Amino acid sequence: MIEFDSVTKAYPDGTVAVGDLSLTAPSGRITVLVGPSGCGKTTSLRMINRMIDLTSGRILVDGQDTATTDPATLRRGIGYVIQHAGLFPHRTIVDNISTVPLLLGWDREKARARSMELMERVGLDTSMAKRYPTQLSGGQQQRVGVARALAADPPVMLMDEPFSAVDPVVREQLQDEFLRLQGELGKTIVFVTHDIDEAIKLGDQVAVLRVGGKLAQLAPPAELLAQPADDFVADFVGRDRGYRSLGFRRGELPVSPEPTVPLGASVEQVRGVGAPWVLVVDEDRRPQGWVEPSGVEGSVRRERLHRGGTVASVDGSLRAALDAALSSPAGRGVVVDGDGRLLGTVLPREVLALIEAESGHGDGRAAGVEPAQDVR
Ligand SMILES: Nc1ncnc2c1ncn2[C@@H]1O[C@H](COP(=O)(O)OP(=O)(O)OP(=O)(O)O)[C@@H](O)[C@H]1O
Repeated sequence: MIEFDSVTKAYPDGTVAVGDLSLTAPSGRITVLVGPSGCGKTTSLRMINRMIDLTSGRILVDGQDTATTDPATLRRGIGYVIQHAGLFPHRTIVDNISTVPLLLGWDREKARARSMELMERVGLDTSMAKRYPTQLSGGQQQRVGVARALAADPPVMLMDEPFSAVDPVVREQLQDEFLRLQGELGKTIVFVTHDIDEAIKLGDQVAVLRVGGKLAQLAPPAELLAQPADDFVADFVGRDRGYRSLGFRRGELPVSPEPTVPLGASVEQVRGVGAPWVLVVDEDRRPQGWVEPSGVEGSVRRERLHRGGTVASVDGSLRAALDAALSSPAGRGVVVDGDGRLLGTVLPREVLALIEAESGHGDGRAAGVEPAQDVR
């Protein structure tokens, strides 16, 4: 657990980068610091491992005041990942990852074996071990940065915009793999980003800072979206927050049976269903796409399928269910089980009714009841 207790950092020129910040980053969880440029995110992070000294207040790591811990000892228990990875350019990948274990006195063989294991863990082919950082893509370099920070298995990880320097597709992959890895490792992580979507995706809790290093709100992502503390947070979180908050909500979807045809079905079979759009499944009942009977010549072929609709998992979010329903050419969203097999379909209005019911917001309008008058 990392605790900020009334932490202030004023630089000699008078800039107050962090002002009276108090917050707790729980053990085994990801705490994201997010906020506009210059709001003191990096300064806050670097005070944890004493790369920057505090002006006043205290930071405790597992109950111990960092001011009383030798900086080298402190940093041994804290992995640090930065933007552009910050790899040593003249060292090979395996040597980069082995840096801290070797400093800790591990023998070369053990450090090397650990590095190879970590390369695999972060999704890097071990055949790259002997390459130099410039011979890797930006995304691969970031993975090496994460592997290097994990090498000595520190309980705490500080991550400063680690995925910002790569394109959006690679960033998403890195985020997904990071979450998978954290699911296995359960580190105490403080993660800095200026990207609210990244904060909401990765954080168990999100701290929104305003300029001057003031805490505007500390909350789990769903709460941040549903109940922003003030206009600053609401603006920062963004406009479609109501819709995005559905990403954190689950519900029992009212799935209805959906007639299907197999791939290779004849035109007669497809027409026999008697619907304008017919769902096509493979031999394991995995949805393959929709087909219009008028578009089938001879038999249903894969290349003629409409694949535009998304597929929702029955235990997935209401956002995914609504998206499946809205994106389906048939107007019915495809719902599958955990193995990707068809369970049935849902209509947009059924998902919306579920959302209303879950929120306790149904006011009877849909049933023709007049909404209550505003009585003053
Ligand atoms: N050495 C320094 N001397 C004076 N002011 C500094 C120094 N380092 C940082 N600052 C100021 O402290 C404030 C916070 O900086 P910090 O780098 O922590 O912000 P940040 O939220 O990480 O910003 P960004 O998202 O742009 O990286 C800024 O106003 C910055 O200009």
